[in-house]
This record gives sequence, structure tokens and C-alpha cells, in this order.
Amino acid sequence: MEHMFGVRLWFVMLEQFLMKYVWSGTGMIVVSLPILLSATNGRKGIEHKKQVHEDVADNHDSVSDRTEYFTTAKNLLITGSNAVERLMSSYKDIVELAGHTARVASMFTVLEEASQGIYHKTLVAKKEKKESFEIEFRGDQPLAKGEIVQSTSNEIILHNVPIVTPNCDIVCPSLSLHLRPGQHLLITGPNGCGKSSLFRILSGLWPVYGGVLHTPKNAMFYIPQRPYMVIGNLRDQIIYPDTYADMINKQITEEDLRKIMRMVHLEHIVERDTFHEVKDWTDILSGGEKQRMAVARLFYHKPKYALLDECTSAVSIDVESHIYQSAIDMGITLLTITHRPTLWKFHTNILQFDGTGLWEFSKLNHSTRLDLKKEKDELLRTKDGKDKTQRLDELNKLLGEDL
Ligand SMILES: Nc1ncnc2c1ncn2[C@@H]1O[C@H](COP(=O)(O)OP(=O)(O)OP(=O)(O)O)[C@@H](O)[C@H]1O
Repeated sequence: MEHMFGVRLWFVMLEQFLMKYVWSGTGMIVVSLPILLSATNGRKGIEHKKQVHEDVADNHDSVSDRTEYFTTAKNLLITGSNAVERLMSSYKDIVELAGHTARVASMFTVLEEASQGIYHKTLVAKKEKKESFEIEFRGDQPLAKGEIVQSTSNEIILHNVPIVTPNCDIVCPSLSLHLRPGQHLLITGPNGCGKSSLFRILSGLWPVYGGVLHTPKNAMFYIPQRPYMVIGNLRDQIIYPDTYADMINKQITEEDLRKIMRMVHLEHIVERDTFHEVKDWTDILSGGEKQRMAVARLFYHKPKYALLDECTSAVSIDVESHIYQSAIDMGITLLTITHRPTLWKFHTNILQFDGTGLWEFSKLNHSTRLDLKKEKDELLRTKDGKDKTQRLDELNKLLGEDL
């Protein structure tokens, strides 16, 4: 960026100089040429004029004429150079507009292709490195050769499914796990190890490039860390993506919605704003309130599986625990990404990524895990030393955490 700004600075200065001064400067020289020339050939000019005009005062008139022509020509030139300057800057505006138009047009094409199911994402960079899993390409397009099977038993089964980003980076070459309803899964691992990517694959946002994925249809509900608020009233926020007609069809009443709001400790918002007032909820609600609103959505939809991506990070620990317990009581199976040890007790299984593409899927013993966490916290408070670093490394590996 610095380099670009450096180059642009000189370019803009030169461009402005050319537009402002070169045109008018050249013009001034051109119009003053006859005056300069007639000053040198003054004698000849005067005699010539004398022949044309018989008046004695003609000499004086020719000076005023020339001044008049000069001023008119000068004004015309300045106006002309301004016009050229405007043309040149209009060209820049048109080029900019063309850029925006091209982008909007390609967006329309992508939307069109996506709705017809024929869209292929353009890669930013193709992976050169050899991995234990290799993506097959047809031309520039990676082939999603994985199989997606609709699970009739409401189970989630991944069999050698790789976690691959849209850039074709292989975050995890092969992942296998089997999850039944009621098995609440905690997902841990260092930053960028593919936790959220797994959710994107499970919810069908990213293609499956290999292996077999069994998922139940319409049974997943994904809540991101920063939930979306929609345009509409408070009721629309809770029932999203349902419409009011869907809500009526499901025989859900406003009293039910009020109960849900009570469960997520947001009843005060209903009292303050009612269910019907349209507001800009993204601005009005605080970060924690928005997250609780997303949980209210979860309680409204009651899916079989909830994919919770640090979705209560801004909610206080006691309210958060209450929310998790309520979700379990409703029969929702949780798949949670969280860094809060207070939530471990709500999970029965753990999927731990190590950040190098390896992972471990096992039963979660939350008390043993809490002991390890306590030991790590205590160790962090002690003085630095070789033993400390070694034990910390071991603990981080066991806990699947960054240092
Ligand atoms: N849309 C995308 N296009 C390309 N690469 C992506 C995209 N989204 C994520 N990635 C990359 O995929 C890798 C895994 O990202 P992911 O979001 O799954 O990490 P994470 O384990 O959830 O991390 P964190 O704990 O920081 O949330 C990262 O290297 C990230 O840069």
C-alpha cells in the first residue's frame, strides 16, 4: 500500500500539473506569438496598417484591437483548457464506474449460476504442496468428489472427509467421526485449525471434496459468533428465517415467544419495545443481547443439532450455563466451539484438533480436563524455566490449546 501511495502521489501531482498549467500555458504562448512577432516587426506592421486604414490614429486602434483579441483568445483558451481538464477527469470517473459495473455484473452472473446450481468458485491460489489428500481438478475447478448422504437415523457420520477451504488449502486431510443425538460434542484446537470450517462443511456451505458425509436433512442450526439481525420487528428477529405465516402454521403464539425471551434473559426488551416495533436491531442491541437473540432463534426452531461457534462469548457465564442447560433439556444436541471451561460439563464427547491436520475424537471427561486446565493456569503463574515450558507444551497438547 505504501508503495502504491508513493507512486500515486507523484502520478497525481504530475497529472494535475499537466491539466492545470500545460494547456493554459501552451495556449498563452500561442496567443501571444502574434503580439511578440508584431513587436519585432512593429515598423512593418504599422506601415501595413497605415495603408489599410487612412486614419492617423489608426496606430493606437491596432494596439487596442490586439489587446481585445488577446483577451478574448486568452479567455477562450482558459475555458478550453478547463473543458479538457473536465473531459480527462470524466474519463477517470467513467473508468471507475465501469469497474463497479463489471463487479455488479459478475455478481449477478454468480447469483444466477448459484441459483441454477452450476457455480464454480474461482480460486485465489492453487495449492502446490503435496498433502496426504489431494484434490482433483478439472481445468481450474476443484472437483467435489465427496458423497453427501441424507442420514435417516438423525446421526452425523463423517468418513474420511477432508476439511478444505475455498482456496483449496487442506486444513485437515481426513476426518472421521460418528455422532448420535444426545452426544454433545466439544470442538477444540488452536486458532485456524479448521473448527469453524467443519461447521461450514456440516451445514452444506462448503463442498465435500472427499469421503462420505451423512447428515440429517434440515436438522442443523448454525449460530455464528456475530449473529445477523434482520430488518423488521422483534418477532422477526426471533423467528428468522421463518415468516409470520410460518409461525402461525407452526401454531406458535406470541406467548411462546415471550417464554423463549425469558429463557434467554431478554424479556425486558419485549417490555421496552414490544414484538411489533420495527427498529434497527443491529444498532440497538448490545453484542451480548444479539448473541442471546440468536439463541432465542435456536429455541424457536428447536433443531436436532445446534452448531454453536463461540456464540455466547459475550454472554455472562451464569446466563450462558443456563442457556446450555435449557438447550439440552429441549433435546437439542450441541456441537460447540468454545474456549470457556465452564461449558465443558455440558458435553459428552470431544473432537480435538492439534493444528497440524491431526485430530482426536474421544469421550470427554470434564473433571480430568478441568484438573489439567487448573494445572496449566497455576503453571502460568509460576516463574519461567525449562521444566515449565516442557510441562506447558504437554498440557497444551492434552488440552488442544495455543500457548
Ligand atoms: N472463506 C475462506 N476462504 C479461504 N480460507 C479460509 C476461509 N475461511 C477460513 N479460511 C482458512 O481456513 C483455515 C481454518 O479456518 P477456521 O475459521 O475453520 O479456523 P478456526 O479453527 O475456527 O479458528 P478460530 O479458533 O480462530 O476461530 C484458516 O487458515 C483460515 O484462514
